[in-house]
Amino acid sequence: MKAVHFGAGNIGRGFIGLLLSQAGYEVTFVDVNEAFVTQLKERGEYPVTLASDGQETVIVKNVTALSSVTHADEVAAAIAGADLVTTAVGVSILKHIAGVLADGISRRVAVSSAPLHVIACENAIGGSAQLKELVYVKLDEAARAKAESSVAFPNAAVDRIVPLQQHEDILKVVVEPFYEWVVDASQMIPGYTPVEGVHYVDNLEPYIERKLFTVNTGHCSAAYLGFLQGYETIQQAMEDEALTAKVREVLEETGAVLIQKHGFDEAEHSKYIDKILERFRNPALTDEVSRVGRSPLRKLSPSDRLVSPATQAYDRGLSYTALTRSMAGALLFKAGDDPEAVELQAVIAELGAEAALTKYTGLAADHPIHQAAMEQYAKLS
Ligand SMILES: NC(=O)c1ccc[n+]([C@@H]2O[C@H](COP(=O)([O-])OP(=O)(O)OC[C@H]3O[C@@H](n4cnc5c(N)ncnc54)[C@H](O)[C@@H]3O)[C@@H](O)[C@H]2O)c1
Ligand SMILES: O=P(O)(O)OC[C@@H](O)[C@@H](O)[C@H](O)[C@H](O)CO
Repeated sequence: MKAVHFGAGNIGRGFIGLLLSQAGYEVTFVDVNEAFVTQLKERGEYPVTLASDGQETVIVKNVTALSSVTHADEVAAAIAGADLVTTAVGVSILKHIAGVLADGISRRVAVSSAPLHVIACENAIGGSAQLKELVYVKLDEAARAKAESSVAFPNAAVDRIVPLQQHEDILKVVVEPFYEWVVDASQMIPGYTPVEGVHYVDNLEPYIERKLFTVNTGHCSAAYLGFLQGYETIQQAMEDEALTAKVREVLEETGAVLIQKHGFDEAEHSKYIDKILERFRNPALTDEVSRVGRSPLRKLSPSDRLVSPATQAYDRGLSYTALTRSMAGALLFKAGDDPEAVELQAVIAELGAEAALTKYTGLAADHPIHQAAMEQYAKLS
């Protein structure tokens, strides 16, 4: 079985590539980073170390790589012959891989009706659906018609904390032991062969919302509040009890929405929150605030981890104050090496925080969530 995986970065090597290789796939990574591509191609393997007491290292075998910059034709050929395509490039990069993916799908459907699944493993609601849209506009009518029956884009939720890596071996990756990969089975082609280690569910929404609005909402809250306190890592921030209490408050707000909306058991969800906070604290990891807070514009967007649960809380008459504190934290995330943070600060300097918040969240200035976020902004500033 053959898989093509876009993005040989942290989660790509540390989770998706590892799991697919262990499930028996030959994995071809596709990346723009020539150093990753050269090394993966030359060595055909790389090490993954679990950040736990034993520090167990697994060697991921049966891998190779192609550059999407210099070998686009070979990438399309690999897609044409693959059983599975996965991505972990960042949701804003999906538009850059859509062209070569469309080329590969066109070549494939011209000669074969064998099923192909394309799964975006990004932190977003409907990541694969977004990718499908980007790809479909590049297919001609005939290819699109054939793709409708043999190519599926099931949405997914992926969870494993993989920090930035700095090792002598550039392929080495240290990951937390926990992982979860949930795929929407209702969007798979019937008769599909399950990938060992993937959890297939008929309704993804509760899973993706629980993950994004707990792990990622809590994570960015720790990052933004931690940044304001001068902490460099999530682990340092989570040692601060007052800060952790604020992160928990946020998760209680998102939890109330999730419990009401999806019927989660309250006690079970409370344990889930405890476990997430414990994962953030993992002393065997060093996870930088700059990574976890990265791309504040994406994180402030309407369907992402802050605004979506806040609007859902508002619609249900539930509390959203702690969430607005995290939004205000995002407005104050002045990370000079993050292009989105730089853009956000420039827009705030030009138009003011109130207008910037409206521009990126879509919330009108007189919306109660917007007003609450501005109050928090004034306090945090
Ligand atoms: N790191 C985590 O803990 C984690 C966990 C779950 C989900 N995610 C999600 O996975 C995605 C990737 O995150 P990451 O932390 O691995 O980031 P990363 O920066 O480590 O990896 C992204 C990789 O994509 C490559 N890339 C960029 N443009 C490309 C292109 N046009 N074609 C092919 N490759 C390209 C980059 O060179 C890089 O190697 C994001 O959507 C993130 O939200 C990350
Ligand atoms: O990748 P982002 O920028 O969407 O979010 C940063 C972290 O919260 C994220 O990468 C987590 O580590 C991951 O989602 C855990 O599963």
